[in-house]
Amino acid sequence: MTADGHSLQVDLPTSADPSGEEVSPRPGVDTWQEPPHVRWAFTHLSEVLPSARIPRRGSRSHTAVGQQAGEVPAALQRVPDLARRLDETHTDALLVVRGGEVCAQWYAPGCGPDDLHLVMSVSKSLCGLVAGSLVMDGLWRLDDPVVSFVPELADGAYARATIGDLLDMTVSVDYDEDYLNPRSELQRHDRSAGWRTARPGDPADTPGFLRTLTGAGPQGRFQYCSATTDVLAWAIERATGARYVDQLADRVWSRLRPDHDAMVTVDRSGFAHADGGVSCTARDLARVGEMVLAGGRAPGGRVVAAQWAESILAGGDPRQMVDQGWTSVYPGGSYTRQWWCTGNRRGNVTGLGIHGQHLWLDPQSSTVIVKLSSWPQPDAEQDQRTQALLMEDLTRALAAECGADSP
Ligand SMILES: NCCCCCC(=O)NCCCCCC(=O)O
Repeated sequence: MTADGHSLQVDLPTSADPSGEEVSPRPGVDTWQEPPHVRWAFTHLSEVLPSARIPRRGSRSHTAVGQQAGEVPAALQRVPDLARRLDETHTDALLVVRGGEVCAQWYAPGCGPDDLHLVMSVSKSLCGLVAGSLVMDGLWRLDDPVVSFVPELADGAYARATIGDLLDMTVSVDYDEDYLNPRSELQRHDRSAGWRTARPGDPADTPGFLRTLTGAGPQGRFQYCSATTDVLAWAIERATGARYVDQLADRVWSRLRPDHDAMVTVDRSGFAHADGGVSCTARDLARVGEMVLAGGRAPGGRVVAAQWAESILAGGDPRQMVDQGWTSVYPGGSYTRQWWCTGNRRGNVTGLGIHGQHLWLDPQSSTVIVKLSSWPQPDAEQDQRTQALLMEDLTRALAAECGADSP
């Protein structure tokens, strides 16, 4: 425990730890996603996995830093029991931005405003924005067949899918998104992407893995499938003739005028882990949300068309959401363009990642809330519910404070 009562999940000692206490080993490729390494690994991922830089280029915006680590910001004091709830949900960073200003921020001991943090599947929402940028520039259309860009996929699950299907995850794939089962396709995918040690018979890289996937049933229903985002990134490379990481830098990241470069993990062939591998600071992630709330405009130029940003905020078709965990938390919820829509009365929309990552938008009060966390488990339903309640309480408290508290 630290002096202010926050438990540090991991504190990596050096091998020459003078205390003589048991030395916690540095996480390796097969342990970094597990306790007690989660917090350290999520804030140092480029020291564990091969990674590429997503350069910010151009001039940066400067972020004023007002909050001390561990202090509950004044603007959030009406949220019941906030300090305990931040600790309970393994929060590493909490940041609130409204009108271009940081109105509250909180960091766990050992984490700070300049630290990159893994955002897991919030990376997918970034990929969706790159795809939207290609639509804006006339490089593809939503009804274009995926195989017109990636003919290697003509015999598998994506044979009949369109770019729009990828964006809304309405492709049926034999793919078990089970984060903890070594026999799941998700873990085989991760091994091909270099997130775990490869086993005999595993494909050598992500494109090799994507080529093995077969279809599982009727199309047109939502199926959350991380592979589908990597297919989208592969198609982006083919449509532009450039690496996904460079497209992400040029079309999205650099236009946000972020304070820092971001990073993304890459496989043996250099293919970026578009579905979950991006790390960035909380403040820079909030700029993504600000851009969507601003109708696709960013300080360094337009990222997506206004209509694209409106579609994200409007949400997808809730009728496509069959038997999904998301709708047990948000009954009217949906998914579109690689973003989650709560369907709640405030119209909250979010990028979401396992282990507690949120890029939460409140259109009514033009507020962005970023919460970066290191839950020990990837996606326990109780953790999802606890965190969802916290995000809604934060939103209400902030909205009340700025007079935008319509229900
Ligand atoms: N390939 C490794 C990275 C996988 C990242 C997966 C992730 O962050 N998934 C988010 C799942 C959200 C599920 C929401 C729900 O159904 O309630």
